[in-house]
Amino acid sequence: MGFIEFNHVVKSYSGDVKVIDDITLSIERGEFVTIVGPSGCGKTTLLKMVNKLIPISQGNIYIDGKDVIDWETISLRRSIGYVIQHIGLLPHLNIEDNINYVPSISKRKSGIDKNRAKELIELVGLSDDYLSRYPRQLSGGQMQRIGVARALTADPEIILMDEPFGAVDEIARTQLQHEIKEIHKKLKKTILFVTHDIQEALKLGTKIVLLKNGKIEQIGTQEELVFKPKSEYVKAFFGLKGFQASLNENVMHNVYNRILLKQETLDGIYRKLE
Ligand SMILES: Nc1ncnc2c1ncn2[C@@H]1O[C@H](COP(=O)(O)OP(=O)(O)OP(=O)(O)O)[C@@H](O)[C@H]1O
Repeated sequence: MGFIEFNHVVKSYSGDVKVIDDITLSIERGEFVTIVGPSGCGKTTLLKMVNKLIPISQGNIYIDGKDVIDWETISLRRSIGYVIQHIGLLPHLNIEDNINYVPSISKRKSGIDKNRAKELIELVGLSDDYLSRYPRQLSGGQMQRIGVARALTADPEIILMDEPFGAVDEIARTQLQHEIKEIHKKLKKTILFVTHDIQEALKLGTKIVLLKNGKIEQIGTQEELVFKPKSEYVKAFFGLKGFQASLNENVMHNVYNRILLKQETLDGIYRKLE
């Protein structure tokens, strides 16, 4: 059994419509799983069932062998980091207190390591001068960094991220992607990361899950999804962007770097790969 295991998971909000339709998925400890797919395919729903923000209609999700149903909700949420697009820092608390907020409400105030916030803020690429600032004094990208730091405070094994970099500009987004990749390498957390950005999904995921209408259309590595698409849908979904992301990541040999990417070329490449 994987560290996080989805077993025939179904979610219906109302009536017979299955927003998540029989998903079975096994995630190993330390994997960085990106969940990608068109708007409304069920990405957020899938993620929120892991920390019980949304109840499961049928099936089970196991974390470390234990059904989430059997986890006490609050302790489950405290043991899973959660980062969303607008992270909602508390405006009246400075950054240090925002980072320490969860341990402080867990009545472990005395147990808060003074150096922890400093360590975390540096880990997310900011200097400790920011600890005494207030949220209004930070840019969008900096706030998202604090969101990541806050999610790491309690040293959770799992981090759920829902479009965490969706609202920041392109440059900050690229930097944040780099930071999170480094953090994953260093801390070896298990990360589930929802995005609708194809390049982000391919760049970050050690495993990528493509969802379509609540079902897994294909799951695999960057190379598998881009170069061995299982359906026309997968091909069309990743398309040129998929190739570009792969080239940027130097997954392919240099020869591909010399290919001028046009749709005709892409079709030719698929034919050669078949
Ligand atoms: N609370 C709810 N009640 C009823 N339907 C809902 C609810 N939340 C989501 N849905 C529906 O479930 C489907 C999946 O939504 P979800 O937010 O999981 O998709 P998503 O892939 O994350 O979309 P996006 O990329 O647009 O954020 C959508 O059709 C949505 O309208």
